Formats: sequence, C-alpha cells, structure tokens
Amino acid sequence: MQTLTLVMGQINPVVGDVAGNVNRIIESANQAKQQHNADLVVFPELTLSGYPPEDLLLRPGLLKRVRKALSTLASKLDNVAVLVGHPAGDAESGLYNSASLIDDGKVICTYHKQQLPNYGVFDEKRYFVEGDNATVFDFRGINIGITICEDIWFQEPAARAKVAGAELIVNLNASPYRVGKWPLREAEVNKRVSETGLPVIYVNQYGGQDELVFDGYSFAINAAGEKVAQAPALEFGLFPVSIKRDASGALSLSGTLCEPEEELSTIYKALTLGLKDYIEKNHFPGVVLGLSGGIDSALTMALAVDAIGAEKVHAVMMPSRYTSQMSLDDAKLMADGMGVKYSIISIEPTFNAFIDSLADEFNGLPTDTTEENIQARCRGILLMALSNKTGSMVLSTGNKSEMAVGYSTLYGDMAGGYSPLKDVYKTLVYELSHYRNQQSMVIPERIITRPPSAELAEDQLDQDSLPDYAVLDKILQRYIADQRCFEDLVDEGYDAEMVARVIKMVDRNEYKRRQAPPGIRISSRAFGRDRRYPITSGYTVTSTIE
Ligand SMILES: Nc1ncnc2c1ncn2[C@@H]1O[C@H](COP(=O)(O)OP(=O)(O)OC[C@H]2O[C@@H]([n+]3cccc(C(=O)O)c3)[C@H](O)[C@@H]2O)[C@@H](O)[C@H]1O
Ligand SMILES: Nc1ncnc2c1ncn2[C@@H]1O[C@H](COP(=O)(O)OP(=O)(O)OP(=O)(O)O)[C@@H](O)[C@H]1O
Ligand SMILES: NC(=O)CC[C@H](N)C(=O)O
Repeated sequence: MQTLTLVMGQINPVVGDVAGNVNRIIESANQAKQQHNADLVVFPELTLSGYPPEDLLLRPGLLKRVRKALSTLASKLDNVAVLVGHPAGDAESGLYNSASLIDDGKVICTYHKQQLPNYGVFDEKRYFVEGDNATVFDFRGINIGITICEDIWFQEPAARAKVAGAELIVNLNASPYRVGKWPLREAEVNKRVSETGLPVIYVNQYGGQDELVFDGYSFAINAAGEKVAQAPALEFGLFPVSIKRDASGALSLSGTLCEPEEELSTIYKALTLGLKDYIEKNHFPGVVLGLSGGIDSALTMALAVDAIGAEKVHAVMMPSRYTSQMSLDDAKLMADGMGVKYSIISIEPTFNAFIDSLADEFNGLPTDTTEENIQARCRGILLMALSNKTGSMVLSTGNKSEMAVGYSTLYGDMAGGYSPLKDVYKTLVYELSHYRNQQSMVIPERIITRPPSAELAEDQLDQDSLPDYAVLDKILQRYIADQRCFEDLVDEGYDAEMVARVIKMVDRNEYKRRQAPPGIRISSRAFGRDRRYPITSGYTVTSTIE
C-alpha cells in the first residue's frame, strides 16, 4: 500500500521578485519536508513571477530570470519534489502560463494552462497563448494530472487529464478573494470531481497585490466529493494531504479541516492583509492619515494599526472652524486608545491664506462648494507634506458609496497612495466598525452613532446631499455590481427621481475614480480593473432610441 504526502504550499509570492520567490519556494519546501515529511510540495499559479505580473511579462528580462530560477530550484532542491507555476516560452514562439514538476535535480515535465481568464480583473489573453494538452506525471506510482486555476472552472482540462491517465488532479491557483467566492470555487471543483471521478487538490496563494487580495483557503476533495482538507484563509501555511492507495487500487485522501470564519471577520482580515502587503511590499516605513472623528477615518486607522502596528501609524487631526468639539474629543480618544502618534494641525491659517489669495478673483461671488473643497485640499497638502518629509504613505479614507457618487474632493480627501475602503460601501463600514469593536473596543461609540458629516460647512450632514446610505448602497449595488439599468431599478420599487439622480452622479464621476488611488477589491465589481467605463460618454440614463 503506497502513501504519499503532498503539501499544499499556501505562500505569498511577490510580483516581479523572482529571486525572492525562489527563496520562498526553497524555504517552504524544506520546511514541508522537515515538518510533514513531504514528498511533493505544490505551489500556486505563476509562483516564480507572482500573479498577476501584468506587463512585466512583456519584458524579456523577466522571462530570462524565470528560466534561470527554474534551474536554480532544480539544483538546490535535492530531497523534495516541487510543482511550481511560471511563465514559459517567449513572445515570438508563444508565452504560456505554465507549471513544472522539479524532482531529482531536474525539470521533469511542464504543463501549459488551457483556459485563460479574460474578464473582470483578468486579462491573460493579453499575454499568454492557450495550451492544448494534458500533462500527467507518474509520481512514486501515482499518476497526477496538472491544471492551473481557470482550467478547473471548465470541464475539458480535467477530462483530458483523466483520458491521459490521471488518478488525481492538482490545481495551482492565483484566485483573488471576494465576498461569496468560496462556495463558487468549491462548486466548480465538485463538478470536476463528479465528472471525472478523480480527487482534486486546490492550492491557492495568499497575500495582497495592488488592488487584489488572495485568500489562500486551499482545499482537497476526494473522489466521493467529500472535503478532506481545508486550509485557513488569508495566511501562510504548509498543509499536508496524505494520499494512500488502498487494496482495491483506489486513492484515499486525508488532511485537516479548519473551520470557516464568519464573513465580516474574513472581510476585515482581507482588508488588513491587502493594506499590510501594499505598505510592506512597497517598503513604506509607515502611514499617515487625517483622523476627523468620523467613521471612515476611524475604521481606516483601525485597519492600519491592525495591519502594521500602532508605532507605524500617524493620525493627524486638522480642525477648521466647522470642526465640532465632539470630533476633536473622539479623534483624540481613538488615537490615544490605539496608541498611535497623534498631531493636531489647524487648517485655519492655510485656509485663510488661500481665501486671501483668491479674494480679488472671487469678489462678488457667493460662497459655495469651492470653499468646502479648499478645506479638503488644505488637509491634502498638509498630509502630503508629512508624507514627503517622513516617507510614510498617505491613506485615503473614502468609501465605495462616496467614490461611486463623487462625494469627495479631487486633490483633497482623495489625496493619498492607497484607499483601503474603496470597495467598502458605507453600510459595510458601519458593520465592520461594529465587528472590530466586538474584538476589542477601539472606535469610540459616538463615532459610530453620530450622523455622518463632512464638516466642511455649518451644520452640514452627508444626508443633506445624498440619499440615506441604506437606500443609496442598495441602488449602487444593483447598478454597479449587478449592471441593472434605470428601468429595472424603478420596476424594483425604487423612487424614479432618486434612481435617476444616483445614476447620473455615478456616471458623471467616472473622471474622479480614474484619478483615485487603488484600493482593496472585496466585491464582484470594484472600481478599478474590474469596471472600465469611458469618461467621455454620451450614454445617459434618460437617452432613448426613437
Ligand atoms: N469629466 C471631467 N473630467 C475632468 N475633470 C472634470 C470633469 N468634470 C468635472 N471636472 C472637474 O472637477 C472639478 C470638481 O471636482 P471637485 O473639485 O473634487 O469638487 P466637487 O465634486 O464639485 O465637490 C466635492 C463634493 O464632495 C463633497 N465632499 C468633499 C470632501 C469630503 C467629503 C466627504 O464627506 O467625505 C465630501 C463636497 O461637499 C462636495 O459636494 C470641477 O471643477 C472640474 O474642473
Ligand atoms: N478635521 C479633520 N481632521 C483631519 N482629517 C480630516 C478632518 N476632516 C476631514 N478629514 C479627512 O478627510 C476625510 C473625509 O472627510 P469626511 O468628514 O467626509 O469623512 P469621515 O469624517 O472620515 O467620515 P464621515 O463621512 O462619517 O464624516 C476624512 O476621513 C479625513 O481623513
Ligand atoms: N488566475 C485565474 O485563472 C483565476 C480565475 C478564476 N476563475 C478565479 O478567480 O478563481
């Protein structure tokens, strides 16, 4: 009776850092050998280049480094076999999204991905050509078929591997997280298991890469469709799956099943990891943000402290004549409570200097949002100055509801390098704040209960300019994620005038989003790679064809 230990290498590759990824693979493979007596360690899709490498793939230099890396791995890994993902070939002869088995000091075989995703955040057809063959290798007497990520979402690649003699399918993934993704993945894998009668081992990377966050959550399903191994989400780990051939010749798989976490906890963890990796992979010493006593900056600060530690976070309260005592008190309470460096810089002198400079030009004109925006821009300038001087990156605090309708100031509160809440609707901002306080009380209760206000004018409330967030977010979800049109939303019972107004605001503010910092994608359609609308567009909510 044969037994094989396959280890799911849930690692966090860095895009473009081929040498670093080689070290990550070697370290993890040796650790898997020591801790689990691994025979084979399976790593994620495009392990060597990281995912998605985007136009780095157009650089011959990257491909040269990857070829060198494969021979380095072969020469350095002498007691454990690995299956690693990498780009193969070149632009002239065809570039493939591939995976190679390295065993006994050499590359034994290479598989080319057959299904290339080209929708949503993926654009693999820009770089790769499709493979058209199964690759099945005999590993210590067990025939293993290779598939890569999108392959498992289609019938053909697994079916071909079965025809080529596979008894087990391994699937190397770079599958980004979004709310509701887990059941979809499992359902697809289960379809392949029932179509082929073969067990599937699904290995995913974890970690943040610009606007994507990968959740890992690797798993294994046996030939009967039962989940036998489940790795935790959003963290590193080497997870063994033991594969035995029984007396009848069938394979049985066993491993450890971790309990799934609550959705809010997973979202919070995904945001923290995405933020941490953006900061650390871009080598920032810390972050600086405007802390206003409002809920968006409060949640952003909590995420930043949880991501990189209080000592690397600097909160700046920048009061104006419209800032309430409540805001001043709550911001300080929160900053002190979380132990972050806290500064107070009044924007009154800067604001007055701008108003004085513009006095002649503005003579006789009424006060309007111009003055509101100048306040937001004073804050942006001060934060960017602190960033320039200290090297810390500015966190932008806008949420998805605001980004959708353009309720933010260009070069003002939109200033910054990264925007953790960019894909988080305001209603979810509240839920996440409650969730975080349940773990330990960090956001003063009043910040959560007070009505949202930009405090850019006397007695100003967000709800004076915008529909109630509970309604707004539902309309936005239907219009943005679900692509429903004006008529659909009216049929669903929303007030026609309100829907038209919201849609107009969303459409009109594409230009702002195009200039916004990147942020972590947690939904099925985030602003960014997922949603590419023209700025200049004659397509309006009311236009009809006669
Ligand atoms: N298609 C287009 N392509 C390129 N640029 C375009 C454009 N359309 C307008 N513009 C330009 O954009 C400018 C308008 O944008 P901008 O200057 O940002 O200002 P605007 O959108 O007019 O006003 C900002 C709004 O956000 C609110 N706000 C500000 C700050 C914080 C918060 C909060 O609660 O978090 C809310 C504020 O109360 C106000 O209602 C125009 O002056 C025009 O030059
Ligand atoms: N007084 C202030 N001091 C420091 N930063 C501020 C101040 N007012 C606004 N900002 C910055 O500008 C951002 C946008 O302001 P805004 O007041 O709309 O958001 P918020 O206070 O975080 O949340 P809310 O929308 O619930 O009021 C804030 O998140 C904060 O980063
Ligand atoms: N890298 C890929 O092929 C990812 C595509 C896949 N459908 C996923 O997100 O899980």
